[in-house]
Amino acid sequence: MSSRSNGRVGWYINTPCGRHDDIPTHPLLVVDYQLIRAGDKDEISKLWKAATELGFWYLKNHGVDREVDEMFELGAETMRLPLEEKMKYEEGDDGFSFGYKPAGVNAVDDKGSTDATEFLNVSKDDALAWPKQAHRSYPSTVNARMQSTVIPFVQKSLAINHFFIDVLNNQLGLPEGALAKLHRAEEHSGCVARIIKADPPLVPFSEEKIHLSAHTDFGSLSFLHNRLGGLQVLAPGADRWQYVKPLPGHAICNIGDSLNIFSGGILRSNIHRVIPPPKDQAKFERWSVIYFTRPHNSVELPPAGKFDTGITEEAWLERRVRSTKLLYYKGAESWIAYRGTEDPELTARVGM
Ligand SMILES: O=C(O)CCC(=O)C(=O)O
Ligand SMILES: [Fe+2]
Repeated sequence: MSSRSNGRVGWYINTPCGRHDDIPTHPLLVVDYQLIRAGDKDEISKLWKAATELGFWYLKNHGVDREVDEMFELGAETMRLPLEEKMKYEEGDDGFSFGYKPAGVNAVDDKGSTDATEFLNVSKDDALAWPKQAHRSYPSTVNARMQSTVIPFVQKSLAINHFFIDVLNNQLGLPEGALAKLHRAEEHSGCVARIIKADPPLVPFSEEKIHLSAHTDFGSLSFLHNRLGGLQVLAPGADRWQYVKPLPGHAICNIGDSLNIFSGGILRSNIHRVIPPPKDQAKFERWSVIYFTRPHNSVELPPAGKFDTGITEEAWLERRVRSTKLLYYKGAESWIAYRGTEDPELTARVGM
């Protein structure tokens, strides 16, 4: 780990955004997973409000804390490997998002500036097929923890996201199990467990330095764990980015484009980005652990209003992953046009 590391991956630094009154922070509703499981009507209303208005909420009592901590440890063990070793497992440029992604291969703005984040992506299909391989192999650090860490993390995250999908299905008034049929765990999909590492900026903090450019998530539901600030949302009606403050013991959940499309735009897939952590946190490495639930590969996305879809989930995901790569960068206009986000209104709003 670098000398700038705080020595503990996934450790909450005791200088959260809230201590600085000048840091614009966006509050999220707090949803209690145990109350949702128990069918508590008020809690389900709160989830509905969060899912339709901002598309982001905090989740407490999710019961995945141990596995999340271990995923952070797995991230540290893997990212410490020599670059040459990690590159043997590179995800490549074809829109395939399983394996290792080095820093510097994504274009983060219309000028073609490059990103500074490393990803380790473990496919849900590979985790569930283990010790067989569904798609690809992984670094030895991942294999060593597949059984003890990755599989339990994937299974628990998957169960939580699927439970939410069923609750939202019922709130939408869809036939029982309609959304679940599009997210079958036994089918191959782009569902993935991701660990993200971003080094501290070498230059003094600047809002211009982007870790992850403005985007909406591609899939249906994201279950995110981070320990430092840096995640920002552009809330509906807001004219500036606001931080989402990490809260100990709380995950951050958000809706992605696929659920937005399947719900005819009722469930909100909100634009967000990641910049270096604010103030005193800026000198530390920033780590995140995420589980992304996506529709399975053969699902066809409906052409919905302004959305240019009508293709399979697999093809759509490939196109969107490819659109983030510097390799395909062909100037500002094409970057904006192919940025991926399908909603032109959002694209115009953030000047992507
Ligand atoms: O690292 C974070 O806090 C958010 C990451 C994110 O938005 C993503 O990977 O889609
Ligand atoms: Fe995201």
